[in-house]
Amino acid sequence: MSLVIETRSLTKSYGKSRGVEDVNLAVERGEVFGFIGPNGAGKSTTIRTLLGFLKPTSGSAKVLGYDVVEESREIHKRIGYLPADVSLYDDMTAGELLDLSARFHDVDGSEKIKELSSRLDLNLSKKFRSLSTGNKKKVGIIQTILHDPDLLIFDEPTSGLDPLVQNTFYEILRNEQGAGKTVFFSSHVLSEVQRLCNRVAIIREGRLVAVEELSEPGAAQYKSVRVRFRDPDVKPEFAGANSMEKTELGYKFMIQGDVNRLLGWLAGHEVEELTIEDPPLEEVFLNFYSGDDKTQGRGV
Ligand SMILES: Nc1ncnc2c1ncn2[C@@H]1O[C@H](COP(=O)(O)OP(=O)(O)OP(=O)(O)O)[C@@H](O)[C@H]1O
Repeated sequence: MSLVIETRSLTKSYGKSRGVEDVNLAVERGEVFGFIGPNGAGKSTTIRTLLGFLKPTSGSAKVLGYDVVEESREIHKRIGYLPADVSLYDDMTAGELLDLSARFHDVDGSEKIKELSSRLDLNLSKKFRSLSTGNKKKVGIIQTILHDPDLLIFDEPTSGLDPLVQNTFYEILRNEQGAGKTVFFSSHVLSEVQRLCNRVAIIREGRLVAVEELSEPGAAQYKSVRVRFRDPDVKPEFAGANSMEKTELGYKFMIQGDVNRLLGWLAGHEVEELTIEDPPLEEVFLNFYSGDDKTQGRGV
């Protein structure tokens, strides 16, 4: 069985309000699969349905070959899941909670707990209640991979983590992928999705709008640029600029690849204001990747 996650016309509505509609996903063994979209798009709803915490209104889904409605217990035994908000027994220390998880899964986790807590800089002797949001998330991350599951599902794993810890988390993910694990994670953060994923699904207003292959993770570095020149007659006629727009505050465009070429070009002009940042996810994927209707392609 090469499909680790498979949904068919998966639909979940919350009474009258939309959750997700007609979602078709196919995640293969060994992939790092990103699931991105704006707030309220339906990422958590999809994930919670895959775990059997929510019952589909219609359609179906399988995880590791098990039906999410009929066989969710089998799924829970075999996967690691990190919810968006980690809440565990407040009165236990981080170390006690992780020992408990290891015992629950009947594994000796002591070495792994020691190694991962030191890599993530987590103090195991503190009560869960007293930990910061980021440190609670670290407990959740260790708990997710402790029992060596074949599939890891993370709901916004890096929100609340500082940049150094985020990098450690990326290394941990790469190790897991190297060990043959499948990773499915939701995110708002374009740069991490580009760095880590083989494929990415974009969800918007409850519907999948694209599934894209990132053949070389990390290769496509898109940046959104806003620039205002001192001389209002100067135009950014820069060869690598895409999606150029003139705004009240100057020009806005996107570039792909090395920013140094742009900086070299800008150095020949008098710049009053400049910002270079990660563009909104949808803009990148819809402008650059989606020429045709990719929802008909592989995996959707
Ligand atoms: N328990 C609920 N009752 C009613 N509507 C809900 C419930 N949970 C989610 N929704 C609605 O379902 C839609 C999808 O929400 P969901 O939490 O899945 O989005 P998300 O992509 O995970 O968002 P975020 O990035 O903000 O976490 C939203 O319109 C939300 O308001």
